[in-house]
Amino acid sequence: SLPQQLRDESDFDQLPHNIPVSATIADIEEKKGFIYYFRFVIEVKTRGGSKYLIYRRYREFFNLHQILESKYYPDDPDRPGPNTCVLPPLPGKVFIGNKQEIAESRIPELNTYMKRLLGLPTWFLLDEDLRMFFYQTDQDCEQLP
Ligand SMILES: CCCC(=O)OC[C@@H](COP(=O)(O)O[C@@H]1[C@H](O)[C@H](OP(=O)(O)O)[C@@H](O)[C@H](O)[C@H]1O)OC(=O)CCC
Repeated sequence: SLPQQLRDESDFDQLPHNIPVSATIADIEEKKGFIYYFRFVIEVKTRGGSKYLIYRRYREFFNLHQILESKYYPDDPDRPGPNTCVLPPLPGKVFIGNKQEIAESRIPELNTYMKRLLGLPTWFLLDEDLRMFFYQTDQDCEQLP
């Protein structure tokens, strides 16, 4: 993978304390409903040192990725501008197969995705959509791990 961007210490030090700096999948959970699905239990660490759990399903990763691509993918990949960046690839959709096996196979792929996303330059970590994805919602707080 790309060498971890050397963070300019001063930039990094300026980041708000609630900025996510790392996120790893701690577990997967099956949610029963009319359509059952799996979701990922993600432990987020913030710049300020706090840790919390959030619960996200694949389609939420997909939606985030689409938003980020629309904002930052250069129109001309050969001419990246100051406000474009190369995003890590998101593991693709899978149309058929065992949902549990698909979820389990996604754990390392989504961990790599999040690690590379949060390793992008500090200006990127301030993106509102990225921050919203990793913030703890009321629903996240209500979950019993
Ligand atoms: C043979 C059966 C085909 C079939 O059921 O596909 C259904 C849809 C795919 O549905 P989509 O919603 O577009 O995409 C699905 C969701 O993103 C789902 O997220 P989550 O885990 O959070 O639920 C992923 O786990 C699936 O891997 C993915 O395929 O396919 C399409 O709508 C595109 C068709 C080209």
